[in-house]
Amino acid sequence: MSVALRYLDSAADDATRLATRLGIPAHLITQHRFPDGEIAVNVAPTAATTILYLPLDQPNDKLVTILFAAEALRREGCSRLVLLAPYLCYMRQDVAFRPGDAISQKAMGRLLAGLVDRVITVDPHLHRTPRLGDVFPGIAADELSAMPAIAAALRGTLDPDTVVVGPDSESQQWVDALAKLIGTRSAVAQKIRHGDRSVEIALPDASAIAGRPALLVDDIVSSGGTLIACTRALLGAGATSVDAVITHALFPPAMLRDFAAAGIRSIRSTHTVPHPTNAIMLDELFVETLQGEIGKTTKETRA
Ligand SMILES: O=P(O)(O)OC[C@H]1O[C@H](OP(=O)(O)OP(=O)(O)O)[C@H](O)[C@@H]1O
Repeated sequence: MSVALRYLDSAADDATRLATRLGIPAHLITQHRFPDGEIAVNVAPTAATTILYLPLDQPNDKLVTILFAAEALRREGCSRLVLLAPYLCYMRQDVAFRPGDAISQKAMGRLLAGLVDRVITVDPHLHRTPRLGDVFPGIAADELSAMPAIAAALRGTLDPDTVVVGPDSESQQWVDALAKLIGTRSAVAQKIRHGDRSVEIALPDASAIAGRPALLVDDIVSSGGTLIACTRALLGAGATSVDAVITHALFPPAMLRDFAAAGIRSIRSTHTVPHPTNAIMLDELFVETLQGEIGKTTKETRA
């Protein structure tokens, strides 16, 4: 069997745990940074099928690493390259808001589709793009949902009066999925974004929140502006407590103090981005999704 998983130091624990579950070897992608800032990448030993496990937070260097790793792997005989990017970067700009804006979602899609055979990610922020496959022309693209794992982690811990709340229309999909899985009420707020760190939140029906615990659900927390504005709106509407569950924790851990000061009781995230709030594991989901890759390669090797 020639299947291996490759990873970067920043996600070593998650990557090696997954490889162990899959029963395949895990190797670090070694890198060297030259004095001028350029990067050299080494991927020895190579395998016929390579799974690149790369959470694409802080993405700029990592994209260069994928570019170079793909070059080396292909040249050395890798016939199948699967990118498992639990968090997929540059998805949030899906249209040109002003003339001349780069549509990062499109550019990223074309770049990665030219390098790998399959992209797997979790809760991508596609907004107006209907499917992940539309971002990646000509290759397989798997859009996994963290909501079943989040629901499993929450089951039995919630007050039955809890209202699952999302901050904006984009979050409707996650709110609906989670509320259905855990059997609670739900509500979706309206968000107006004024800038990178400045948002305004309006709750459509404050009476649905008053006197109940609120569970905020969102895909991404980055500047924290959305989470804080939404918490203030919920507490202002009479929520008895606010807890948050998120898929991708992109915020600096020091910001947890600001969240606590705003009245957020707890924040739990999945491990799509390594972070101190990681509490919801997606290993099972990744194993199920990747099992076919290993089965297929084993069959091809035997044939
Ligand atoms: O922590 P923050 O910096 O506030 O960022 C997080 C928010 O940003 C994203 O939505 P975005 O505002 O990009 O919405 P859109 O793509 O739906 O316009 C995401 O869904 C969160 O709600």
